[in-house]
Amino acid sequence: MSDVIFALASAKGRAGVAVLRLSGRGAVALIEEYVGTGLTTPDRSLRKFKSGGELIDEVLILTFAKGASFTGEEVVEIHCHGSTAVVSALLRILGDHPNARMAEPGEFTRKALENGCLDLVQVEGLADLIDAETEAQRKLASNVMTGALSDKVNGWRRDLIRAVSLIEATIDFADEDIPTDVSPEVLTLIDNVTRDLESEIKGSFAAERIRDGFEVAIVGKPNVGKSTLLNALAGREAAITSEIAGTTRDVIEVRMDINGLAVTLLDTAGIRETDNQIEKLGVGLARQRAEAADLRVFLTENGEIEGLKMTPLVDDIVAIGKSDISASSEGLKISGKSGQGIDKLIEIIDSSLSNKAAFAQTATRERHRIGMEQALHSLNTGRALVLDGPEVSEIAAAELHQGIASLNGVIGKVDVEDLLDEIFASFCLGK
Ligand SMILES: Nc1nc2c(ncn2[C@@H]2O[C@H](COP(=O)(O)OP(=O)(O)OP(=O)(O)O)[C@@H](O)[C@H]2O)c(=O)[nH]1
Repeated sequence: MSDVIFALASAKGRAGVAVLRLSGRGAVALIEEYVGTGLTTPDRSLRKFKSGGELIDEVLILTFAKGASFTGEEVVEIHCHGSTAVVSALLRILGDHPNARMAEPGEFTRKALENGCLDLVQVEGLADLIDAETEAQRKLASNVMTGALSDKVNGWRRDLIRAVSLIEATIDFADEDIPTDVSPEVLTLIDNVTRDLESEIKGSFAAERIRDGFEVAIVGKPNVGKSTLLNALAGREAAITSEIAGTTRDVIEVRMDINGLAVTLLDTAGIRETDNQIEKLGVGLARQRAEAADLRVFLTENGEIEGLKMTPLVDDIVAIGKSDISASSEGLKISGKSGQGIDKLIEIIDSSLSNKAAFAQTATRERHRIGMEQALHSLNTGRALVLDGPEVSEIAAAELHQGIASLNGVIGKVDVEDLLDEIFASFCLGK
């Protein structure tokens, strides 16, 4: 098995500069075979990269010492000219070296995790940061990557370990008749962690939406102008529009960035009673997707929503469509055709989603939430046992241990091999 892994770390394709990365014991010595000796760690020097006496490119070499790199191993970065030919030549030459092999997707990050440079939550944050398309996604991901959630989880663990050790001290020294009652301090510790966990769990739903995008569904009767509105909001012809009622059958999805929030707009089939089997399926799907969405825009002829068999929820928006030809004077008037009211609609969607997003804290994934919910459950049980008195101290301590174990799972302090394969499978090469 080769000691040194390598990969193109920057994107494929023509660019000013491309970056290749090598990691592993002997990476510096290996690269010296091509650029000449005398590299130190850390180092930054401009070198000629040669193979078999032939000049390939003039490159910038950066070296990082073991323990002071992203992976925790000896690392070399080659900044070369970003042409397909240069990159291919370098990859081919490195691939021919007996001690080097191409990295698997995410393998550099996997090494960082294995060497303790990042914990599991930070790895997820990093993956999200690489995938981030909007400002809100970037903020959330960079927080998680730099350890905001890990720090919280570690703080809770510390408090619970303290609570357990207090309880266990009373068990171990029960015969010595310790006079102090530890339960007030234990309860305070449990209550503080419980409060934090509850607010973090509440915020995780919003954070998940920021990460995956909020869904906003446009619903209404056939022909009210839903597809035309979607196209106006998206700024392109994403959905087919026509004067024939029942044109849209499937759910059309368009990704948008609304003021830093990732949003998936859904155009759905017009809702009506119909004997057409295909349209019927479309109507069923429309209701289902609209009900599951984070927000609904009810597009109507005159502000009335009867016949849709759906009731708007608190933040949902009811608008009057085709305002350019509508006689209605009340309400939010919108025309996908003339553009009237579109900015106002975006503003309302933005404010409503921003309110939802404001709950977000740092936990971003269902996995985090499940771990925190399990921990919370153990704390609730443990708290009740502490109140039951010293006779059940051992069970109380065991419950708190269980709570700590659940938190350990969140930051990957336990056996998480299955999880790792799943997480790293989604990484791009060179990261
Ligand atoms: N005057 C005017 N006509 C519009 C407006 N929006 C849509 N229309 C017209 O109304 C007809 C239906 O528009 P669509 O956007 O396809 O309506 P829809 O609600 O998606 O229809 P279904 O797919 O049947 O549910 C088309 O002929 C559009 O050109 C508008 O704001 N003003």
